[in-house]
Amino acid sequence: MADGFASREERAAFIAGVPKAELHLHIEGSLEPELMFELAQRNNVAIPFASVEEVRAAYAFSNLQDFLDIYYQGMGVLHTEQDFHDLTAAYCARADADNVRHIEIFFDPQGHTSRGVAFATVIAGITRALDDARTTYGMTSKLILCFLRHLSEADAEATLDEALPYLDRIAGVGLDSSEVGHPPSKFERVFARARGLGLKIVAHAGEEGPPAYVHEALDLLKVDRIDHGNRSLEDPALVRRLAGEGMTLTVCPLSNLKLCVVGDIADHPLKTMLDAGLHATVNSDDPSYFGGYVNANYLAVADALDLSRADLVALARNSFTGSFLSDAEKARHLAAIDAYA
Ligand code: HPA
Ligand SMILES: [Zn+2]
Repeated sequence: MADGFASREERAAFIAGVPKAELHLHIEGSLEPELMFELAQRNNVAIPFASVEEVRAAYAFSNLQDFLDIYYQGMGVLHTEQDFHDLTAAYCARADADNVRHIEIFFDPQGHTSRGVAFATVIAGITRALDDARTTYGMTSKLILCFLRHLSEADAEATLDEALPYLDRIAGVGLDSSEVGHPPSKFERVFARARGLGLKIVAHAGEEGPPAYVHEALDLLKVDRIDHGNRSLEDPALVRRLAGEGMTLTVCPLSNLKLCVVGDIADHPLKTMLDAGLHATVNSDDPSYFGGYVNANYLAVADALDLSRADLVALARNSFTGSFLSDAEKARHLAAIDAYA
């Protein structure tokens, strides 16, 4: 095995032990089938599944849109402040179990306000659980509001208006949902306004969309990070630019496998990205739908690509250097990782 691991178990133990940050996690995508059933019952919402097993069996996707259709249906069970709290608290417990010490999580307010759930309800439930996680686990967090790119820029503008009273709890804005046909350029003005408000900027780009969308995210949205970014590898000049700018990519191996962005985990480009000097990180995206939280994602690529101890340390370091923590907080986490290097 690469670089001094005597066995898979030893590599798994290393992954489990090293402190990590998660930078690409849709909180609605952490809704486990068991909680979906509990909330459906609590809120008297009908769901088209008879059992948890039936729900899991429905999680077979050929592409991003297949998944999104089920994802938006699943979040329909979320109604009250307590629901959003319970969802977020369950995720924080799973992250803590993986020794994830800092989280930067997405939420999709338009997926809720469009169903009549108030923005205030969503943010109150999520932030109460994040505050609890800080107390209980010492876990720090940032919240990122994602605009749904299949909707209009005017809808995104209205959502940013709704967020204005809560900017003390929102670190940044992002762009998610159906990528192809909805390029970053569609949202240039609303992202300019968000930047003017002092918000950090991220965008999903190059998951299914072409390298040109990654260029647009950089040039037009002026992103601080790229979410996914896989298809950047098709454009050598773009790879050189991303590496040169030290741009963080939030890569999601099990998501890529489940959404057929890669045909086989052994073909995942993570090692190629690291070797090209890209600042890649490993994240779970929508763990309940894609079959694993952070450590499962690290382990899947570590096994398939025979990642070395140095690779794994680089990934853990990248997760903090690419975060929106202060330099002092980053330094504290990096010092903790040094014990593993
Ligand atoms: O992986 C994703 N891609 C785009 N939109 C999303 N919304 C939740 N997960 C995703
Ligand atoms: Zn995502």
